[in-house]
Amino acid sequence: MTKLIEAEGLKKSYGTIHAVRGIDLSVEKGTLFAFLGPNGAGKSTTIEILSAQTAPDAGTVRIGGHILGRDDMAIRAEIGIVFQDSVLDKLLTVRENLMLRGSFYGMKRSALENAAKAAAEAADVTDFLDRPYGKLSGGQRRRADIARALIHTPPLLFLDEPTTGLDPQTRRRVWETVRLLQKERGMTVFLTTHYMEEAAQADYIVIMDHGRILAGGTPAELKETYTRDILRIAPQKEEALAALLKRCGVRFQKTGGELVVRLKHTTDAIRILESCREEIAGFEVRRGTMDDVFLNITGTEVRD
Ligand SMILES: Nc1ncnc2c1ncn2[C@@H]1O[C@H](COP(=O)(O)OP(=O)(O)OP(=O)(O)O)[C@@H](O)[C@H]1O
Repeated sequence: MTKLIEAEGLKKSYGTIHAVRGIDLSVEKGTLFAFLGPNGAGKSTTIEILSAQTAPDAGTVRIGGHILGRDDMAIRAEIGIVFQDSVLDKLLTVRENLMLRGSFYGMKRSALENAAKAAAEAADVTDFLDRPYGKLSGGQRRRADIARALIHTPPLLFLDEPTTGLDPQTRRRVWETVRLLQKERGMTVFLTTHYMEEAAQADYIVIMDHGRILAGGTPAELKETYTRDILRIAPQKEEALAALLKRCGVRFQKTGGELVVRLKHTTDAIRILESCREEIAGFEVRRGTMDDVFLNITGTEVRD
């Protein structure tokens, strides 16, 4: 696979605040890349650097063969950005906002109209193209924000918390739009999110905190490394089951009337359950989740 983003040794400080403390990362072309971390971890600062909005104090970035600091105009032409806070004009319609944005790229009238139509279709905003942005719902606004970022058909899209603050149904709709862009249009999507069920669908995840990268991998790799599956057994008689497990050398904890075993491998559950079959009233095996991964790596719960 080809790497679209390659960054090495990035650093950025604001006075005494070391927002980014020397990070390396690379993003494969056409993938969905999730960038996670608690509030203040340095994610937005990294995106600002990668998208040529803020100059790093140190480090190098290559985006599609262009070098940051030398080819910034070319880099900006290759990327679309959706910021945490919208930058669209509330009084203008979605179409007018798109046309205005397109004019910054030097498009002529007919090219502008075609680009606005294509961006509107890609971001699923055609139904309300001629309504003022200020009159749209939260989810419609987010999709209009995405349409704006797509006006110059960039191959790379940065999304800084695209679904934060939206209700679950609207969140799903925005998320479907993002997935469609990546899967069917082959865009590379670089996103930050606080929703672990979204991150779990990414091709690759990087977790950062305090300006440093703490872990990276596919969702499956991260779960394998940073979580344990859990076997919860409801006993017939607690003491008898506890004695049996001890005799078999299985370590467990007692919680809420159940015996809980942390598994090294999911399939270890079979052997354990077989060995104490007659003492079991019920059981459940819970796979490690992305929430567990995040908690184990950063030591904090995911926060909105
Ligand atoms: N322009 C700035 N001036 C001063 N400090 C800044 C500036 N931008 C970011 N910071 C600080 O740098 C650190 C990293 O912030 P950043 O916004 O990159 O984190 P983040 O991971 O995106 O957080 P969030 O999830 O809350 O958006 C924070 O301590 C923040 O206060």
